[in-house]
Amino acid sequence: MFIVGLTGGIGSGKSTVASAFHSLGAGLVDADIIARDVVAPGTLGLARIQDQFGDGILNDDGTLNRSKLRTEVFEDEGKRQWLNDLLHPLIREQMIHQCRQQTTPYTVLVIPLLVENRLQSLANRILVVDVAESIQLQRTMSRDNVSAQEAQAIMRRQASRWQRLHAADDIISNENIWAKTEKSVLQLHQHYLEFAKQTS
Ligand SMILES: CC(C)(COP(=O)(O)OP(=O)(O)OC[C@H]1O[C@@H](n2cnc3c(N)ncnc32)[C@H](O)[C@@H]1O)[C@@H](O)C(=O)NCCC(=O)NCCS
Ligand SMILES: Nc1ncnc2c1ncn2[C@@H]1O[C@H](COP(=O)(O)OP(=O)(O)OP(=O)(O)O)[C@@H](O)[C@H]1O
Repeated sequence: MFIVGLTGGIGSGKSTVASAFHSLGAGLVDADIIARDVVAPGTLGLARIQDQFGDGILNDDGTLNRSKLRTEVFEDEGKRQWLNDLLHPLIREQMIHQCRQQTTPYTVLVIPLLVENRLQSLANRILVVDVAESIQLQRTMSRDNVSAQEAQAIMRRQASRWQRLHAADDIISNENIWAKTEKSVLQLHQHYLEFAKQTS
């Protein structure tokens, strides 16, 4: 099992880069997707959130109102810590489980908070998707239709660009046009296939 731990700040392009590796044949496990599964209707995760934040945290159809919870937790560090303490062990367990199920030569494991939560040991190599913080901000605002203040509140709770780069074995710059990033993905894919072969 050869695992590439892919990380980057909010809006840096992790999902876009990860799906490019996936199209080339890499396995894909994504902590953000798991984070949704563990709070789906009927889960213990959602029941705990409802107890803590009240019925108003749910949409009319019983699903989690994610934008409401986002506002709550990024305005109050105690609430964010509470949510992290609830969800991170569940997410970690599922990440490991899903990685073990992969049958591809190697797996890209997307973990937004890899550096913050010191999860380096889950991966054989750490790949950082890197963009300037101003670009992170711009892309997050236009993708999520949120204000600069809201995007910055999330960025403040994450590792700095330099902390992430310090943890990296490999770096993909995603500041320029996508075609340039795609080229780097292709090159790294070849390296990872080689590494995986040597490891097995
Ligand atoms: C607060 C929630 C409901 C907001 O949902 P929303 O759909 O708006 O965002 P989404 O889950 O797609 O996350 C988007 C990005 O926000 C950032 N982010 C999310 N949670 C956190 C957190 N606890 N601390 C810092 N950054 C975070 C990450 O960069 C992530 O990629 C959701 O992010 C959540 O449940 N967070 C707690 C679980 C978690 O830590 N997930 C991220 C890594 S596993
Ligand atoms: N090279 C690029 N040029 C322009 N836009 C890009 C580029 N790469 C990604 N984007 C856009 O930037 C936004 C953020 O990308 P993406 O959703 O992949 O980031 P992410 O790191 O997964 O975000 P999050 O941390 O919120 O999960 C998206 O709207 C995406 O289409």
